[in-house]
Amino acid sequence: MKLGRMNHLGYAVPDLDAAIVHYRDVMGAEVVTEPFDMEEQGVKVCFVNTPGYEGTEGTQVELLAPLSDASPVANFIAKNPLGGQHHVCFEVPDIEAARAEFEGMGKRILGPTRIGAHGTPIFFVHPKDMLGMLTEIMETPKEGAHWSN
Ligand SMILES: CC[C@@H](C(=O)O)C(=O)SCCNC(=O)CCNC(=O)[C@H](O)C(C)(C)COP(=O)(O)OP(=O)(O)OC[C@H]1O[C@@H](n2cnc3c(N)ncnc32)[C@H](O)[C@@H]1OP(=O)(O)O
Ligand SMILES: [Co+2]
Repeated sequence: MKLGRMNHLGYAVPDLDAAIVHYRDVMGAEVVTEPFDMEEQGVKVCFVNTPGYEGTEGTQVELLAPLSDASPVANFIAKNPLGGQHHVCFEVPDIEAARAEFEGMGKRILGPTRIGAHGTPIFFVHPKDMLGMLTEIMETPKEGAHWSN
């Protein structure tokens, strides 16, 4: 498996604006996108980066709020009303090769490969097959991120 760096942590929240204020004003994060809707994924999204220090890199956090009760994060928020860690996203060099490898290991892939918020293909692996962690696999952007807003 060619599995690369962690791209982002997905953090489901009930109130996106309040979460942005928290990350910006309490955690010192940089808000790197305006909040935007990804209708086809059922979520409203905002990316924030922790700042890093003394030459270290910060970390990207994807704040996610449900757009409707049919959203894939709606049940999660119902069970975790304060919000919480929803998924982790790792990069790979070749999304189709990665998908074939996960399928070959008998891991349940959730839905089709689709274009994610960074403009590259993604798929999700079921948390019950990943030690309880919903896992997003994302092809590395070729030239930085292409935000979907
Ligand atoms: C912004 C775009 C994109 C990007 O580019 O970054 C995104 O990140 S979109 C993020 C949102 N999209 C998704 O999450 C798509 C994949 N998710 C799903 O298909 C579903 O959410 C799910 C994982 C199948 C869960 O569906 P749900 O209807 O909520 O099922 P259950 O509530 O019945 O859960 C079954 C079982 O799994 C446990 N569970 C559910 N979600 C998680 C989670 N996030 N992390 C860990 N475990 C989770 C849940 O507790 C149930 O367990 P049991 O109670 O033991 O049965
Ligand atoms: Co994500």
